[in-house]
Amino acid sequence: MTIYFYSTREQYGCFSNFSSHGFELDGLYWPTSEHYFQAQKFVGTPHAEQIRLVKTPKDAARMGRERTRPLRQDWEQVKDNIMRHAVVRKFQTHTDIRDILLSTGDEEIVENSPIDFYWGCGADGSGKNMLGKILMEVRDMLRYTHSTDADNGTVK
Ligand SMILES: Nc1nc(O)c(N)c(N[C@@H]2O[C@H](COP(=O)(O)O)[C@@H](O)[C@H]2O)n1
Repeated sequence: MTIYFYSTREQYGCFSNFSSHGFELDGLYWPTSEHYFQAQKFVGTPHAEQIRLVKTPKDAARMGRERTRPLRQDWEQVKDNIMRHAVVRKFQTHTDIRDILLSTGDEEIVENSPIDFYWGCGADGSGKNMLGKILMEVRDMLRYTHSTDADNGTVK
């Protein structure tokens, strides 16, 4: 059965980039994967650090979406990999949510955003669901790197 997520307050809310699961990446601490993703739009400028330091992922998203400053030129080419990087690190850092992701087996995971047709499935389900796809890729990867060894009960 397809697993839908969107709000951090609902089931599987930990799959959202707005969930409070911070991590270290590129030598800095990021309060959420949304902070990391939005800041990368302005990497190498003071605005990236301003985004990293805001209190909530909602503020980070708002600042990242403002078009008063130019986006990095290669954004469209690099944005999927940046998202992948953030999601991998988030689920490598937090065992509890890694277990939740692994517990979804081979089910399809969909970001059920009514407004986002790129990262989510959009209002009519026709969106690309790139965040869901990345979560499924990361799940496959973690299955290998964190699988339980049935012979001795240790975690690889
Ligand atoms: N909660 C929420 N509100 C929105 O308005 C959204 N678009 C999303 N989707 C998330 O937005 C992030 C990317 O946004 P931009 O590409 O910067 O517009 C990403 O985290 C999506 O999962 N979520």
